[in-house]
Amino acid sequence: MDVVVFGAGSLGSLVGGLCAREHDVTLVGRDPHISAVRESGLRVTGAVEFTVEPDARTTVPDRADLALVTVKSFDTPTAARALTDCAPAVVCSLQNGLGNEERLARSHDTVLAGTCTYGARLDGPGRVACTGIGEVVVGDPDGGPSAAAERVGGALRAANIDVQVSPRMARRRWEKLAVNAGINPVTALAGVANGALADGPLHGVATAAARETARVARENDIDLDERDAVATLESVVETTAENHSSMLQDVRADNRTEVDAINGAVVARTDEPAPVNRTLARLVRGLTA
Ligand SMILES: NC(=O)C1=CN([C@@H]2O[C@H](COP(=O)(O)OP(=O)(O)OC[C@H]3O[C@@H](n4cnc5c(N)ncnc54)[C@H](OP(=O)(O)O)[C@@H]3O)[C@@H](O)[C@H]2O)C=CC1
Ligand SMILES: CC(C)(CO)C(=O)C(=O)O
Repeated sequence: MDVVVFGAGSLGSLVGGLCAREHDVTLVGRDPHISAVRESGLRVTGAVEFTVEPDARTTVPDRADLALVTVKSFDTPTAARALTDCAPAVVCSLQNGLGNEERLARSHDTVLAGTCTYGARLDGPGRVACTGIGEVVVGDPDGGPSAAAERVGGALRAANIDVQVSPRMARRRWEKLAVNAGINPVTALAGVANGALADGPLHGVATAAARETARVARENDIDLDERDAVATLESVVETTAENHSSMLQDVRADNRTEVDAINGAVVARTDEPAPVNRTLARLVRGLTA
């Protein structure tokens, strides 16, 4: 399969590298990373270790069977436009936050939602660390069976990626949103690793954000129980205890964060007050303004 990975930063380089063990992969990203991959290949270290030689470019190739979108959510409109040049049969987002699939679907016919709990960190040009083996879940963004999702699931499985095809992707996206709405802003504001949210006051704030997100999910006809959202958050805190969340990394690197697509998206999808997510979003925006 010809796979283009749009946004070869941390996650895109890891997933693209894993896929390159089985498929013809093109990483689309920025120099100097892209030049380094072209010259010496992509070195993956950490939980899995190998070197592959995918094609690497700063613009999209002429064609693709599958496009995996791994830019930050605020770059999704650019990704959607750029990918029209290679007209992929299927476009699949592996991003956090809400709204990405809807934006991609404005210019592509077959769009899948995906969530990914692999951990990735770009360590330098041509080098990416796998900071945790997780799983990819793909499916139709609105739920239900999807032949395209089965094809993508089969292709990722062939590359030894742990993947599930879900007919309940809408719920899965909100469940991941509840996790990110709790962990990401709290770790970013407090300057702590995920494991610091296991108990104490930070646990209280993070779980309040997850519970509020589950309430908003139900207002949007998604069957997400508050206890399930909190249990999932607690399990992710435990399994990623050593991780620095992507939002903490962004704040530390003075990069733009995804707070608008995470806590901001929760606030935007309810007519009722959502004080926990609203406050966290305002604090993160204040911190990075
Ligand atoms: N890292 C992780 O472990 C995980 C990340 N995620 C999610 O995956 C998504 C990506 O995260 P992450 O990999 O950490 O982010 P990164 O910022 O590391 O990667 C995105 C890359 O895409 C590049 N990019 C953006 N626009 C373009 C463009 N037009 N052309 C070429 N390259 C472009 C960016 O370059 P530049 O910055 O120069 O614009 C950057 O290198 C996010 O939604 C995140 O929440 C989900 C699970 C785990
Ligand atoms: C699951 C979690 C919280 C892992 O750090 C993540 O998705 C992120 O950091 O964005």
